[in-house]
Amino acid sequence: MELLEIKDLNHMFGGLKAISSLNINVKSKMIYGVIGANGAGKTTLFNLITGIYHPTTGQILLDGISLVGKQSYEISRLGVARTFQNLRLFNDLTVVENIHVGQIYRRGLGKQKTKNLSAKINSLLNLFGLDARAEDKAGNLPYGMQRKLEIARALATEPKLLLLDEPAAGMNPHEVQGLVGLIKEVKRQYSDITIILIEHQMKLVEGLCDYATVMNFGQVIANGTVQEIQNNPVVIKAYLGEAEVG
Ligand SMILES: Nc1ncnc2c1ncn2[C@@H]1O[C@H](COP(=O)(O)OP(=O)(O)OP(=O)(O)O)[C@@H](O)[C@H]1O
Repeated sequence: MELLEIKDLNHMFGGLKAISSLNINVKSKMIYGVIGANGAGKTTLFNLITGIYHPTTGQILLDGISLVGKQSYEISRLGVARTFQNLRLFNDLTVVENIHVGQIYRRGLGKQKTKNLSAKINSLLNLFGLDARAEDKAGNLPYGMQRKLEIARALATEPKLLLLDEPAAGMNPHEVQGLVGLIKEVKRQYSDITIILIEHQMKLVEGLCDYATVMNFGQVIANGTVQEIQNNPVVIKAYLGEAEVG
């Protein structure tokens, strides 16, 4: 069953067509990759799904419900969470407080069963290896931990759909390997969740994604399994380059 259906989506920034006649279907419980060169329109796509921008034309359906025209907080409460390419943590709040903000964002203030929520915070701290830093300010964490905290905060909103915008950006190969294992563990523990990840690093896409879409200049140029994409001549020409495919 499709969780997310994007139909004939277009988005203009003035005279620039950032998203052009885009169609994507994401089945429930998949890990889905969106790849493409700088400026291909990947982050704009996430911004359209999450209501930061409203598309010029086209449809975005989550479980059959239209997201177009809705505000970001409404889309969050329908079950969409995201991380950002450039981290957007609350640096002066602690790790626990950052995760708690995610919970509040989903439920609203005053509707919380505190006991239940702190059990969930503890399980997220444990999953992301952040226990020992729980009371540290987010801004004082090493970069790799800050990236993990962003994912933990997004999960705290209890999403059906988690959008990860270049989760491995700025990480060294060892950290990327760790992140692959972590995302697999997230998927194991939250088996109903669907993940879309934007990524430049084929290693990460290879290690994680069931299916992927390649974008170029706002358009889809290929869909398929990672192997199909790596062997697709159009993709090789437009984006990957022979060195990366080999
Ligand atoms: N707010 C904006 N105003 C005007 N143009 C924008 C805006 N946001 C993005 N663009 C343009 O839209 C196009 C798509 O940008 P986008 O950031 O979505 O690409 P991307 O695939 O995410 O690239 P990157 O990998 O570099 O993040 C680019 O040409 C970019 O310059």
